[in-house]
Amino acid sequence: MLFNISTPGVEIQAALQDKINQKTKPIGALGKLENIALQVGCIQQSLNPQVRKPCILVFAADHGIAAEGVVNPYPQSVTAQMVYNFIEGGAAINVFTHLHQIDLKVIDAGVAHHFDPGLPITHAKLAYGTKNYRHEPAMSKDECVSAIQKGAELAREMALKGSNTIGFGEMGIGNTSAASLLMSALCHEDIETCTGAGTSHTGEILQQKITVLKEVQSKHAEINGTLDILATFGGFEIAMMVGAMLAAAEQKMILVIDGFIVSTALLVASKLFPGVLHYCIYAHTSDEKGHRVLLDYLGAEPLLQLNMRLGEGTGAALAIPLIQSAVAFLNQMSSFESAKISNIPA
Ligand SMILES: Cc1cc2ncn([C@H]3O[C@H](COP(=O)(O)O)[C@@H](O)[C@H]3O)c2cc1C
Ligand SMILES: O=C(O)c1cccnc1
Repeated sequence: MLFNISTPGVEIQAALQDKINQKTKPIGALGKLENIALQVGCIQQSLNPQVRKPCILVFAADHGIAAEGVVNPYPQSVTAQMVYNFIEGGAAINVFTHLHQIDLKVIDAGVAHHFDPGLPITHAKLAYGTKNYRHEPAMSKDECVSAIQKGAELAREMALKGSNTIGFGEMGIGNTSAASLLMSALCHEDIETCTGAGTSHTGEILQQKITVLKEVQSKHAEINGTLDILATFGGFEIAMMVGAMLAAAEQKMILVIDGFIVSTALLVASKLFPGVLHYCIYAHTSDEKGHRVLLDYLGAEPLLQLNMRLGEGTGAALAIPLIQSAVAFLNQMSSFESAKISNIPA
């Protein structure tokens, strides 16, 4: 599995910064939008970068452990039910992508439900959910590699269709637990630091969730190496996102990172190929415990803090208009010279 991810050249940075500084505003006054403009200009090696055909890919899959209901308040069947909701246009991600004219693709990566092949989703099911990691690894190494390859294929398809900006989203009951286990193993943080209440609004499941996840960690205490860790604790949606992220970075696309679960997919991707991080813009800080620590670990500075904890790519959908705004100011604002406005000496 090879991904050829290059580091964007820094030679263009000075010219981009100069262009930003010549805009009719005090130096630095557009704050983080200026950082985004600079980053996107570097990624595209252009003084006039563009956001083309932005899309959100929502990867859906089930987790073996979720059938037990010990770490997740909502039943496993909600994953498939939400896929139908995505198809009908009734989920939060449908509303936000529709509002902001972002293309939305839903991928069945491994939902424990048979979907009619005629349904307008991407049918990429690897299995009817993962195995229960309380008893055995969630997936085999082969399944894990297949998921990564399939995700990569999907990102390359989006690039071929002319998109240069992908937001990542997921749906999978129980996947905050998978994400916490991945974070704990890969960041060497204890499971308490990495585990939040997920979809429980009262938080009452948290203690039981931590106890179960600790048991899971002792069962798989010998697991080592990024791919084995991903295969043991991950989900098909997470593994597919890893591949999609790596291929998107290879294609020099802008990767818009959503909440906690998407960030753990990026964590895995960055352990395999650290260069992927150059292409990432972080949408928001989720309220899920662990996300802030993970973002710090990744060196990330998210754009938004909205106390959201939903997933589906909702944070990414809200951040894409901000990225478009950053690119628009870079391309469309007048300079002090063109608008004949007095500047202070450099
Ligand atoms: C109706 C509903 C819609 C969702 N949309 C995203 N998630 C989010 O919650 C799930 C993870 O939380 P946990 O680990 O606690 O199960 C994921 O499916 C995630 O995308 C949802 C969850 C529910 C219940
Ligand atoms: O931050 C997230 O992505 C998240 C948090 C809770 C539940 N589902 C997703």
